[in-house]
Amino acid sequence: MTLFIRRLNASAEDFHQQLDSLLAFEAALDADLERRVQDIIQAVRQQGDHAVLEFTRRFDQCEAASMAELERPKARLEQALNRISPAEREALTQAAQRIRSYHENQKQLSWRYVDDDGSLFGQQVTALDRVGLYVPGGKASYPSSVLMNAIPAKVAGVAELIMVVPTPRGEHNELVFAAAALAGVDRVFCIGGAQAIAALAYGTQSIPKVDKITGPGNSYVASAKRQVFGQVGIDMIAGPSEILVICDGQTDPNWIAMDLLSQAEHDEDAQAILLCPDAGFLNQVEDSLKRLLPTLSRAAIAKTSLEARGALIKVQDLSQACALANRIAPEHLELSLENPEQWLPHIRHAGAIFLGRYTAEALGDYIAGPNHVLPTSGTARFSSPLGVYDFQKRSSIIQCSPTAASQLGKLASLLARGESLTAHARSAEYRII
Ligand SMILES: NC(=O)c1ccc[n+]([C@@H]2O[C@H](COP(=O)([O-])OP(=O)(O)OC[C@H]3O[C@@H](n4cnc5c(N)ncnc54)[C@H](O)[C@@H]3O)[C@@H](O)[C@H]2O)c1
Ligand SMILES: N[C@H](CO)Cc1c[nH]c[nH+]1
Ligand SMILES: [Zn+2]
Repeated sequence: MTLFIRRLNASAEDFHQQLDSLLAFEAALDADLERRVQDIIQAVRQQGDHAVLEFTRRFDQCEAASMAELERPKARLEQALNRISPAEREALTQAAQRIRSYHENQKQLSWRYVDDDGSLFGQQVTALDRVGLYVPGGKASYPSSVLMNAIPAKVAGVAELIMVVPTPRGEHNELVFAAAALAGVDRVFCIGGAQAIAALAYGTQSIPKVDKITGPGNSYVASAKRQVFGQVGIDMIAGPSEILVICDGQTDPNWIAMDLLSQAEHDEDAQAILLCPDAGFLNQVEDSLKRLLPTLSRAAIAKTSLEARGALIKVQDLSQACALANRIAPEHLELSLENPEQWLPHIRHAGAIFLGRYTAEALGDYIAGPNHVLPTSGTARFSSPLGVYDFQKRSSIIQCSPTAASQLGKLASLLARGESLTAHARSAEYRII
């Protein structure tokens, strides 16, 4: 299998132009896809279950006469947990425990204080009522994404968890249902893509409307989440996977090549980039990639992804590598370096940062503890990993003492009159003693 992976030199004159074209994925996300997703959302909004069933037939080749056929009741999820092998159950259980422990640290607490004149101020934190969890399932199935979505929601105290997961051609993975049982998901519907996002956002005859949708997915899912935002909350844009490795050239080239391939194998739209100051090492990684690629079960997907969005980039030094990493703002960043801690302060934009030669990104995908639902397409500039905080919201608390009402009332009245809002001014003035 011949692999053509882009080689860039950061000191070349046209480097920034080449990098821009490599990163222009979002812009290139064809307007046509956006329009098709808009049509799907519109149809689901108007026709509810009927449209969801029709799109599930068309895009997932999955025939069902009613939504009831696509729902998996809790007893079925429990059955899956009992059916999987003891080793698989143990692995899922350990992953769930580690993810739960990590996320317990993220819980936001309510707080309040009383100031000198006896007024009380604070913030009350509450959990969302009902959330929709998107678990991808088009080209691969992701039991790990069930845990990553559901566990932080449970830690936050969300009352009802509705999960959607596509089952192309009606094929499912027992581990996905088992993970749903383990994590305490309430309802599971075997639907996916933009139609599932629209169903959760607007509700249908069978699928309850949720307050927020979280979870990763392909470009259709990412576009649908963007389009329903406002009708419901969303966590972030967690689209096709990305990995950026900064290596000093001292790690085993096979390790680095396989780390790049681990994300490339997710999706033809995935991104895998290596930055290194050592040109000889880049050659070694390229050789490893060519040798290892054909040995993968999803070699064709990984090849397309590496050729479209992959790059081996020769940088001048590690400082330049960090500057480029901040510009790319990748979902995953590996610092495969002798002293990664030294470089950490230089990194400002990345969904998750993996320190040292031994920290393969794949460990973070399954078992380390932090969430694997992470911002992609440069959105790590302003978004964070999925967390307990995504399932909580805050209300401000204000209780003025009579003294404060009088003192603050005078100032509020002045400011209100400055805005020509007389009802505001008089409401404040009523309370001036
Ligand atoms: N960023 C993250 O945190 C993260 C985590 C895990 C996975 N991922 C990514 O999630 C994605 C999973 O993608 P996937 O495809 O395997 O599953 P998916 O569930 O995201 O998408 C499958 C759905 O896409 C829809 N679809 C496919 N082709 C379509 C078409 N031509 N028109 C309309 N709809 C269409 C179908 O409805 C199908 O159900 C990958 O890109 C992977 O990299 C990201
Ligand atoms: N790397 C993905 C996030 O981009 C998560 C995942 C799940 N399973 C394997 N990988
Ligand atoms: Zn992965």
